Amino acid sequence: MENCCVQKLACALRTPDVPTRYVVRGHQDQQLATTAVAPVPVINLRLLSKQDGGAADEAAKLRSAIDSWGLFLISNHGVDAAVMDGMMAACREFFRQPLEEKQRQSNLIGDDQYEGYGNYEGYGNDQVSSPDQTLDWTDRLYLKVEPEGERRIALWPAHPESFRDVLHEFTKKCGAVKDNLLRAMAKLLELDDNDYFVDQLVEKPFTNARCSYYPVCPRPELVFGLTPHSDGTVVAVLMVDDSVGGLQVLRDGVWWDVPMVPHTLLMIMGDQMEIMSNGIFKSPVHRVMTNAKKERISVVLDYSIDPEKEIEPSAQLVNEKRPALYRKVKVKDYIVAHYTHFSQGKEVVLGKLKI
Ligand SMILES: O=C(O)CCC(=O)C(=O)O
Ligand SMILES: [Fe+2]
Repeated sequence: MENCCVQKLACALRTPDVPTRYVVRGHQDQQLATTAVAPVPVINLRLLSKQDGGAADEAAKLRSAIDSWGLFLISNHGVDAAVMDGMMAACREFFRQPLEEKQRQSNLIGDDQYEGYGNYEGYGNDQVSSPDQTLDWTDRLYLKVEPEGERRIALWPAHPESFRDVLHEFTKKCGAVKDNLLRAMAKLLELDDNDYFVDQLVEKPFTNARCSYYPVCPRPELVFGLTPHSDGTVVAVLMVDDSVGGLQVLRDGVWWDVPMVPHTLLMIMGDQMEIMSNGIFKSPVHRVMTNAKKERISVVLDYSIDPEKEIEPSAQLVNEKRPALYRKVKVKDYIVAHYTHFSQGKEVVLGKLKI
């Protein structure tokens, strides 16, 4: 079957049925076993970045959030509310357009940039790798934002007019938030160099923006907005819809709702962080539920190390008591393996790197 946009499919449905390709197998166990709102801490970035003693409590909160949840909310982050609202509004306006307009940015046009990874940039759905792959109830606009010189501006929407500028601004501001938190994390791990993680992303970062649209779904109990997964990145910074929930995180076999607090950002640890921190900072499994009444939008910035580089646990976090937990791996190979697992409905590939 041709890969079709979910938004159009959702509009065309007149009966409360969804095509079987979207129906999750074993859904009784997976979908219904939930939840309460996870008491995820909000980290005040201004306090955390203070040079005096005020930062210690915030750093302890950060440590506990990462240990317990692998994710946390961020307040006082320096991304203006106007930039956040503008980014959300631009996404909403982009997805509101007729399909023909959005397909000007289709991810089915253009060359394969990454062998085995496909031509992921542009508007559309994930590459479908097998006929029995369960599909997610979402359409996406996926754009590489860094290195800046590698932006494919033709794929950046010209409508609404504000889109390109606001995405540029949002990327710049979130980049500073990401750097501050990566420094705080290096400090928590007592690495000699507070810039250890920041530096890995300086030379040739691989940063992608993902604007996701989750249409109203007539059968939320049968269909995922996004299949359970851990992120293959170092970290991700998210701005989620503040009026429609759906993001959940798995902890000790229980699914918890990730709280929504307007104008905060959310940071999620990724597998590359788990590898570099030698398993101390774990990447959580998370998923997005569908909603029978409301559409939902999220904007995610994914921070990955240059796909051509290799990563391994930081030498300072490997010792006799705690030997290296993961083998060295080329980032590109990891990303491809991660996506292959994801499309087969398997949550985590990281275990394969375990020594
Ligand atoms: O839409 C969301 O809230 C989460 C998206 C997500 O987990 C992802 O894009 O990896
Ligand atoms: Fe994710």
